[in-house]
Formats: sequence, C-alpha cells, structure tokens
Amino acid sequence: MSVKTGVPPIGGTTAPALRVDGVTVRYGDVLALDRASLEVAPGRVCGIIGVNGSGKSTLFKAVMGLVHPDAGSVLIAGDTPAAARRAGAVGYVPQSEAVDWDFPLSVRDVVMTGRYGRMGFTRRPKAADREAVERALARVELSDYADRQIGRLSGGQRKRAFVARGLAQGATVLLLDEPFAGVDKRSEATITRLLRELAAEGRTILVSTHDLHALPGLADEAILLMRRVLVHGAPSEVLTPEHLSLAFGLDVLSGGEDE
Ligand SMILES: Nc1ncnc2c1ncn2[C@@H]1O[C@H](COP(=O)(O)OP(=O)(O)OP(=O)(O)O)[C@@H](O)[C@H]1O
Repeated sequence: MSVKTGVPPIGGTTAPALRVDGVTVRYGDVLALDRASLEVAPGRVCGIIGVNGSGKSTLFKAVMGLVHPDAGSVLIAGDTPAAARRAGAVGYVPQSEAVDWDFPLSVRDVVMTGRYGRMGFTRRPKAADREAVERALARVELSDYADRQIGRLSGGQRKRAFVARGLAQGATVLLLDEPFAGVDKRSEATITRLLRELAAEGRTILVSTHDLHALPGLADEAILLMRRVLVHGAPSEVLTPEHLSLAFGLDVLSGGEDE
C-alpha cells in the first residue's frame, strides 16, 4: 500500500494514523521500550509524558524508523516507518539541544530541507518546492523571518521553523520532542494554537513534554510511558495523583516541583 501524502479526513474510519504494537527496543543491556502498544487516530494531539529515560525519544525514533524494534511493529497510516519516511509522512521537531544553531542556514533553508526527499540528488528546488516552503512559512507566521540565520530566532520561533519543515515535507504525523522547553509563555500559547489548528485539519500530533500543567490545554489524550504504556486516555484520566506518583514518584502537580 502506498503512503498518502494528503491529510486524512477528520474522524476517518480507515487505519489509525499511528499504530505501535508490542514494540520492544533494547540498547545492549538497556531495555528502553518493553512491549509498548498504542494507537492514535487522525486529528488528535497526544501528549507523551514520563520521567527521563522512560523511552519517549526511543518511541519517536521507532516511529521514524531510526531504531528497529527487537519485537513488535509500527505502522503509520498503515505503512512501515521506512515507507512513511520515504513519503515524508512523519515530521520531527527535535529537542533544542539536538540542533547546531550556529549552522549557516536561513529559516527558509531549514524549511527547504523538508523537500529534499522529493528533489533527487541535485537538491535543486523546483517551483513547487519553493511554493510549499513559502506556504509553510506563512502557516507558522515566520514569513518575515525567512532570510534570518536559524540561530537568530527565539526558542519558540525555532520550534515553529521545524514545524514548517514538517509541513513543507507534507507530514501527516508530527512528532515534537519537548517543544516547550526554553520557550516563554507567549510562544507556548502560539505553538499550542498552531498544533491545535494542524490537528483540526486532520494531522496527528505527538508531543513529548515535561510540562504537565500545559497538557490539558494542548492535548486530546495523554500517554504515561514507563518503558511500556502505563495509561492512555484523556489528560484528566492520566494526570491523576495515583498515576503521577507511580510514574514520577512525587506529587508533581501540586508543589511546583522541578519536573
Ligand atoms: N543509543 C543508546 N545507547 C544505549 N542506551 C540508550 C541509547 N539511547 C537511549 N538509551 C537508554 O534507553 C533508555 C530510554 O531512553 P530515551 O532517550 O528513549 O528516554 P527519554 O524518555 O526520551 O528520556 P529524556 O526525557 O531524558 O529525553 C534510557 O535508559 C537511556 O539511557
């Protein structure tokens, strides 16, 4: 089956946008994911929470096809991660620390990298590539910053630039790793609004976050990960004191602790 590059209809009755079935990933002796299973439907924002080392990044890597599960399977709109990646169906917004912000690329250049998969080895953009990039920049309200070196953006603008890269790529599933870390409240609100709009169009958004307070305003559903999926449900069902003390070992919602 080929990957559809269009955005699936909201509430479609076809395959889930993302299906992770019994995925186990080991790095040598370390068990990073232990039979993790989840499904997320098109048009949903799903928050992934869990302590450091609970397997959030590994889950994203498995969805992107960057790690191969020792057991289990991942399907993106019914396709394997490798096929989905070739079609640009999965967009990734990395943690800030994972990016070299001094690299001499403009915001537009970064968004254009989302089109590389379609360009062939010469990487010479065609009119359709340029149009897709300008549309994506406008969508995240960064058109006025397109010529700026990527490191000269604020934390929130940098995140939006990478969301634009995913949009230029035609991604129907977007994975965001800690998008609110180092981002001020106003930018957080802008990103939240943008993600809600993209979900309303039928995209599927997975957000790993330590920001439990922001979760109910952002996500339709939440997953508590501890190598396996401990709970998956509405944020109010997941963010209970019992679940949080099980996962984090302390009362993270009431005391303003550092999680
Ligand atoms: N390349 C690797 N080699 C060996 N162990 C790894 C590797 N990557 C991750 N791990 C280990 O696998 C486990 C899960 O790591 P992972 O990065 O998926 O967790 P995480 O929930 O994303 O953590 P954080 O919130 O700190 O980003 C951890 O114990 C980690 O030390």
